[in-house]
Amino acid sequence: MDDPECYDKASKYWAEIPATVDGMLGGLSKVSTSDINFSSRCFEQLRSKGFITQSQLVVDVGAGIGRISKHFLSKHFDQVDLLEADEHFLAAAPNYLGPTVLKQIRKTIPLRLQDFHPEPETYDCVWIQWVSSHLRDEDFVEALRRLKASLRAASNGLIFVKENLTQPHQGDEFDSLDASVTRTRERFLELFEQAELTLIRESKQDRFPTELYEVRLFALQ
Ligand SMILES: C[S@@+](CC[C@H](N)C(=O)[O-])C[C@H]1O[C@@H](n2cnc3c(N)ncnc32)[C@H](O)[C@@H]1O
Repeated sequence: MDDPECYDKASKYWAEIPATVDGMLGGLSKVSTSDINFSSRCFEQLRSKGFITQSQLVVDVGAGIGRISKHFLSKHFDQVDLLEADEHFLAAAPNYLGPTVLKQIRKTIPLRLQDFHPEPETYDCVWIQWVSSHLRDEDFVEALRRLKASLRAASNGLIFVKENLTQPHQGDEFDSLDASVTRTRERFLELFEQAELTLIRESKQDRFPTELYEVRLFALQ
């Protein structure tokens, strides 16, 4: 993962993946509903505690075809930006999202997260799911710093990171197939600290098949 060529390898991997929900989830489209329901519950609980008080704009980072935007983010925000590195997923998004949700897409951003420099004070919420494994530690930390600055203070906005985790005794695990790294919870906490983010809440995904990695949702500010 320290090798910069990993980014090219990941691009080549995703370019061959079908633009479908199964493609987004490594063949596990059956977990999509549990994933969305769990995220929605956590999101609503945080809102009821005074976070994300405004609903103008969210960015879906590593959005793929827009699965999360379609089923969850578009229900809570007036407008959605889709940031996605792979153009064939962005090309498939309008058809997948359908005409109603499509009207809520403010713009698509065909960039890799490590190259994304959002305007400060732009977003009420940032959603980063199943994509941070593709960034090297230092690039992820820098991206988080910029995303922190992109939150609108008036909204008391949050950054959410939802990711697979390895257990402490396993350490970080590199997958040469898609050039990704699955990190431990402890590594994530270190990276959040380096990005000067405060952990507001973390929640462990339930109702997933037991053979999968543990998945956690971190809410940060
Ligand atoms: C496992 S899929 C998840 C898609 C979406 N977040 C979801 O949960 O349905 C990972 C997505 O991240 C994108 N991706 C990979 N590396 C990326 C990077 N460096 N920056 C932005 N997107 C990236 C892939 O093209 C793919 O669409």
